[in-house]
Amino acid sequence: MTRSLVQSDNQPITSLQSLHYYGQSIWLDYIRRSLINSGELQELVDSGKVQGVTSNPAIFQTAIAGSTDYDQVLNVLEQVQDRDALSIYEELAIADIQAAADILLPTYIRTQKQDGYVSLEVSPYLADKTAETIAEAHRLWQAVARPNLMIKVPATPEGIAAIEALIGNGINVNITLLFSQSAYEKVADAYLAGLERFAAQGGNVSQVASVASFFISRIDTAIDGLLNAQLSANSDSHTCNFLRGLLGKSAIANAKLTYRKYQQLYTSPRWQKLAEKGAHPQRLLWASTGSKNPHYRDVVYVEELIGADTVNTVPPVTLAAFLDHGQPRLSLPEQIEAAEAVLLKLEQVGISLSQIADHLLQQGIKLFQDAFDALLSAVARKRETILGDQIDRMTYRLPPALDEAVQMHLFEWRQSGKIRRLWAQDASLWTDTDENYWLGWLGITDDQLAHLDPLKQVVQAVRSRDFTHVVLLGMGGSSLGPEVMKQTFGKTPNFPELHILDSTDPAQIRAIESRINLPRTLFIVSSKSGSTLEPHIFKQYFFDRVQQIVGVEAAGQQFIAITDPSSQLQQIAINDRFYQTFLGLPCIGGRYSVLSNFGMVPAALMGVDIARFLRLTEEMVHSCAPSVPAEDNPGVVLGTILGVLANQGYDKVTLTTSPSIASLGAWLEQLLAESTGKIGKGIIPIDQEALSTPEKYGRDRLFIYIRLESAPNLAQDAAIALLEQSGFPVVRIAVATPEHLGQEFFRWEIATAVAGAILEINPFDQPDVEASKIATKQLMLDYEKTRILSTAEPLTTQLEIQIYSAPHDKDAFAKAAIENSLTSYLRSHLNRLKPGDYFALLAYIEMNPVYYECLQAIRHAIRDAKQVATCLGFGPRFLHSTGQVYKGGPNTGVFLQITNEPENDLDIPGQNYSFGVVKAAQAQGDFQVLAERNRRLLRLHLSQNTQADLELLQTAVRIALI
Ligand SMILES: O=C(CO)[C@@H](O)[C@H](O)[C@H](O)[C@H](O)COP(=O)(O)O
Ligand SMILES: O=C[C@H](O)COP(=O)(O)O
Repeated sequence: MTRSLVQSDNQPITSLQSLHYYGQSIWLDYIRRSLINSGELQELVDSGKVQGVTSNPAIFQTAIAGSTDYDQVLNVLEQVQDRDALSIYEELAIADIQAAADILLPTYIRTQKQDGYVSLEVSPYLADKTAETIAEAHRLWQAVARPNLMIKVPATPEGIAAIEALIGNGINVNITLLFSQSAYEKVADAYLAGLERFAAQGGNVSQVASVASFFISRIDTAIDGLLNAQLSANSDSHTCNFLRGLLGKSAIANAKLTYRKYQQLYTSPRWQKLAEKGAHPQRLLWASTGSKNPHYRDVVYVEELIGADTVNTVPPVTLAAFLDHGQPRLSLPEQIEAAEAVLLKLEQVGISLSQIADHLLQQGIKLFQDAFDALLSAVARKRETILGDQIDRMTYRLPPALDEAVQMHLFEWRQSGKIRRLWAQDASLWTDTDENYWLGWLGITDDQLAHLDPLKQVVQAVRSRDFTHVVLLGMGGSSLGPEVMKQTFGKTPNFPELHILDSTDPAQIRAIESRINLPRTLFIVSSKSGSTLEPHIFKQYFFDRVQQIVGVEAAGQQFIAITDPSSQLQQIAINDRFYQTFLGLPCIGGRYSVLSNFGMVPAALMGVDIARFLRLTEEMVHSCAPSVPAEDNPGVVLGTILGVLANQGYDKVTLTTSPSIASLGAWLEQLLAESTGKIGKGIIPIDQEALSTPEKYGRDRLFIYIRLESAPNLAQDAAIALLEQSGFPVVRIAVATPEHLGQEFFRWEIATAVAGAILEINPFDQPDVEASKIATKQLMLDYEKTRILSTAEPLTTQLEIQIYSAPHDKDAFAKAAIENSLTSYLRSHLNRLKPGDYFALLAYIEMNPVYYECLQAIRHAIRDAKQVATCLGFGPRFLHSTGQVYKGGPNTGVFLQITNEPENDLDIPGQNYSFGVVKAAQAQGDFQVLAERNRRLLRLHLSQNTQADLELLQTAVRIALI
């Protein structure tokens, strides 16, 4: 308050006493905690200056965002953790409203429910939603739980439609943002209908009250603006005088005529019937009565609007001014004809009051939405400050043009309430197909936390069985999350060690088998669909192996399934008497499933404290809540950067993660590539590419540095700083400890959904992954019939390496064929890389450290020579991940597929094909589909001496790049 209203009144009550004498009540259009805590409101009420209080989102914005009144509460960690900005705001606002209501209760009783009300407004985002407004009004009514509360509802058509229902339920309503007589009539009609409904249900209508908040000063501001524009365009003195005569007249004229309408309405026979039952008329309440034009009297909208059965809600300055020099008179009934003349004259000069009223209503909603957003932003920021390193921080630096585009999008996301639409599962945010079905992950942390007991029990039981190892058999969304947990958390003392199998490579399967103790190993078969080929055959293999040792009856006791309800795997688990089956939620797609049973069950079994992990994750869920405005919503900000930059050609997202959380990259790769890479669009995630100096990169890169604050890598810090200084777009995410990774899972899921909306794709399907599955399946069927995996003839064989091209691509190698060497083919292939392209190694070989290093050396040599982004994927695992964007995304990839002659194949029990055949069919199916999609493609088939061939290849690539 600019001055104390309690102490400085020279003319104590006289001016206000006159208002009461004329039948008008004064309410205070203001609230904040210090007004209550200081005793000032009590004084205002006790001294009879104020008989009610109104609030709105702008008032709470000023109170909470613009003062330190609430810091005592907001600075307490326990008050802000585990909550989102909206619930924190509501708790503060509700406490204020309750306290004010308690102060005003004696007034309410003394005036027999005429005065003594405090108003609380529903969310301005519900202005066009009737059912939601009704629900929110009920919720707030119950939360405040005071008889002298009024719920404020805007006078939009949808808001007006809610009035009857609310009054009919005995809830006091203040209808706000009224600008026109016609809207007022509808509001009054809805009030009467509500009372009739309430009475018909046996309600006591004398218990219900309502006011119609008619806005004043904004009308003058709008119309004076138009009059002044006409004045500056006019030189005719007669016209100018006419126009000048209308300045500052419209709002009061409009109010006077509305008041006349009120008087007519509340003498009607319809009203009489209700009045006989004790109903209170719905009084007109003059709102927006602070004078905005310094040339007008500062109390003009009080002095000119005094009449019986009205309320004027005034801001503190206006109240102080009126107390100081207000001159009350019974002004409302005066000069009604003059008021009519004013409105007629406005029409004559082409000013439509009804159009202005419509505009002001829309603008009023908008202003309250903006104020609400600013308020929620302020709360969100205060919350994050208090949370400190409990919440992962994100900062970014973008080149100015990109930054401007990102800010524009964020503004647009906030303005059009898109984050609310995302949480409301509105498919039209994307392609309006079935996206609404796939958003179950939004509420998964809550859900998991509520159902932890069965998991805890299984973990206990498993521990008592003394397993040394747990092996997860799964692909993509069912394996990459557990892989992050395994790589990040390692082995927990007294818990079994987790291993992941997501490859059909016989050597890789053998490698896993060699690391475990079969009779003391628990197997988790994890597949959402329950019909994916790989986990199915992994299970067959290991079930058979275990069965051979422990017998057919006991084998199932070493198996757990994680799958969606009614899947084929669930049936297998029943048939084979698995120890346990955990079910997934069908409304969560695989790559969004890490925080559900698919990620949490393996993590719990390896000893991660899941309850703590999920609770920490919830902090990010709250930070990304629908109420947190786009600019302060970490998931939305990241997603906007990803989407906007991809649309501007910065579609290679280079993921740099601190070494101890490096496996997060593969999870992110799947999320980004599978979600966004389709219909020729998409983000190309670049994982595990070592950082280099700026000249090695093209201007198609966005660098995202996920830094583990507890174990950072200084070389990464330096390289990122250099890239940032060189003008590359850089996003930095600071992860306090590995336990915060859940926050990143959730942030990135929101971000991916947002990026998907910006790219205008469906981020929840994976159409092109299916294509290679189908091709593989066909090859396998043919194999089962013929026992031959048909394959094309190589172009040539060089030093035991067979070279294959795709039919559509043969011409590209005409020159290479002349020289006919490994180097010449590689040169022709790599020379096709242009700025903006990317290079991908698709390696269908064992994923072991030696091969990995060789392949990494190859990709880095290509990156350095060509300044293109490079990827490395091991087959078949990448088929369930980046495979989607390679086939469905932009045709900017240059692919080198690497296969090898299996040294030691492995049979699959119960099948007439081996793992080697499956892997070969997968590589071939992948090659076929890439070829069908006209991708630039070359395949090298290495001999059994894979390591030597890889070294040879490394040399050949270096020569080819010269
Ligand atoms: O509607 C009510 C009370 O019912 C008020 O709180 C109303 O929102 C305020 O008077 C206005 O928003 C203030 O408007 P203005 O003075 O900023 O034009
Ligand atoms: O990312 C998902 C993989 O394609 C595996 O699917 P799944 O969990 O249904 O077996």
